[in-house]
Amino acid sequence: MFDIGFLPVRIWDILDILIVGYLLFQLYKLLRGSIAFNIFIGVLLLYVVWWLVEQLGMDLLKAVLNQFVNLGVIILVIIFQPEIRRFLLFLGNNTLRQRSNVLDRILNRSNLEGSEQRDRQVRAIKAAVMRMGRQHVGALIVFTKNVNLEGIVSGGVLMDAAITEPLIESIFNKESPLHDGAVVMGGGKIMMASCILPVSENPNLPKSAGLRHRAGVGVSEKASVAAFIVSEETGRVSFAYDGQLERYLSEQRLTELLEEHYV
Ligand SMILES: Nc1ncnc2c1ncn2[C@@H]1O[C@H](COP(=O)(O)OP(=O)(O)OP(=O)(O)O)[C@@H](O)[C@H]1O
Repeated sequence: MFDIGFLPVRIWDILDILIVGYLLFQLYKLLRGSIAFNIFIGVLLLYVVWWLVEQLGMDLLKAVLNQFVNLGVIILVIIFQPEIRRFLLFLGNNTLRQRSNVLDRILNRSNLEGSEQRDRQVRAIKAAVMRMGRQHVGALIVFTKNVNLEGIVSGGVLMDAAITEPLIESIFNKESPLHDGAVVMGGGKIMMASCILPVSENPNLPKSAGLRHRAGVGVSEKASVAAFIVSEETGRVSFAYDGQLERYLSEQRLTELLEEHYV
């Protein structure tokens, strides 16, 4: 296509760089905030040291490091088994999501009836969240439709129920056997309750963010999902997306975020 100095650049080279860049970014997103990220940096450092030792001809150290490097791929697969699994799931899910978007467009599913239903569901979730906040009932709600959360969410009780305000409040009521853990909803249904989410290990989260908030952030680090958290202690509502925690939402901000992220 064109030359940079003596280097001919083809369109495939640019595509190559873009794909590798995109995959590395997704890998970073998967590892970010978790202990696996530190391990990854450790592995990179080890590799740099090994390369330096080889260049400098330090034979004894090289022999020791060689033991690690020779087993490198196997060690990496064992250490990063959950991340590799999630990465492959991410690739598969994205393909499925594209197919479902195309289908949605062909079937024109975003018709008037659908949008009225959506408005009703968003209103129900908002009312439930606000009321739970006022009553200091702790809650954790995750929105997802296309993302297969297998491997990220564990436990959980299958619900497949309509989204209504009384049902959401009943689930999180302290007397309910389902109140512990997160509710996963999407596609107009409450899909699961009592789910255990991955807890974020991000050291930059505020000290006052306990396990419920860290679980909301954790799931948003691992998958493209939004999570709403009602604090039992303060009654305040927070929002987690893309590994970031937005705390103390006003009613207006809650409405905006629900509208934007409800799936
Ligand atoms: N990994 C997890 N996945 C889903 N829910 C969790 C997880 N860990 C804790 N929880 C929920 O959070 C509750 C404990 O919350 P904790 O008090 O530690 O968090 P917090 O962020 O300080 O929230 P709060 O402000 O409501 O106290 C548990 O009873 C459980 O329902």
